[in-house]
Amino acid sequence: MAGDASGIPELDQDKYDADEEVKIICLGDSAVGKSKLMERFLLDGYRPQQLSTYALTLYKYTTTIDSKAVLVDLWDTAGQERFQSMHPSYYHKAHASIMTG
Ligand SMILES: Nc1nc2c(ncn2[C@@H]2O[C@H](COP(=O)(O)OP(=O)(O)OP(=O)(O)O)[C@@H](O)[C@H]2O)c(=O)[nH]1
Repeated sequence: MAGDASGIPELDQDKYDADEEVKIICLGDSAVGKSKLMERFLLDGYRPQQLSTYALTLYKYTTTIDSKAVLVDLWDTAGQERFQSMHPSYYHKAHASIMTG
C-alpha cells in the first residue's frame, strides 16, 4: 500500500491467493552476483551481461509446501554505494535475507 513505512508500493497480493507469504531480501555489494542468482533460480537461465540493478527489483515466486500455497516476495537490492541508504527501509517485515558475497 502506498505510504507505508517502506515507501514502496506493495503489489496486489490478493490475486495470488496464497496461504502464506514470505519476504526474502537479497543483499551484497555491487557485482557479486545477486541478480544472476535470482535469474538462475527464477528463470533457470543465465545471461553473462546485465545492467547493474537500479535501486531495487521485485520478483514474485509461488510454490507449494505441505499442501499450502506460499507466495515468496524476492527483493533484489542494488549493491552500489549510492543506494545503500535505502536498504533499511527494505528490511521492513523481511523474514529472511540472502547475503551474497
Ligand atoms: N563467471 C561468473 N560471473 C558471474 C556470476 N554471477 C554473476 N556474474 C557476473 O557478474 C556481473 C554482475 O552480476 P550481477 O548479478 O548483475 O551483480 P549484482 O550483485 O546484482 O550487482 P548490482 O546490481 O550492482 O547490485 C555480471 O556481469 C554477471 O554476468 C557467476 O556465478 N560466475
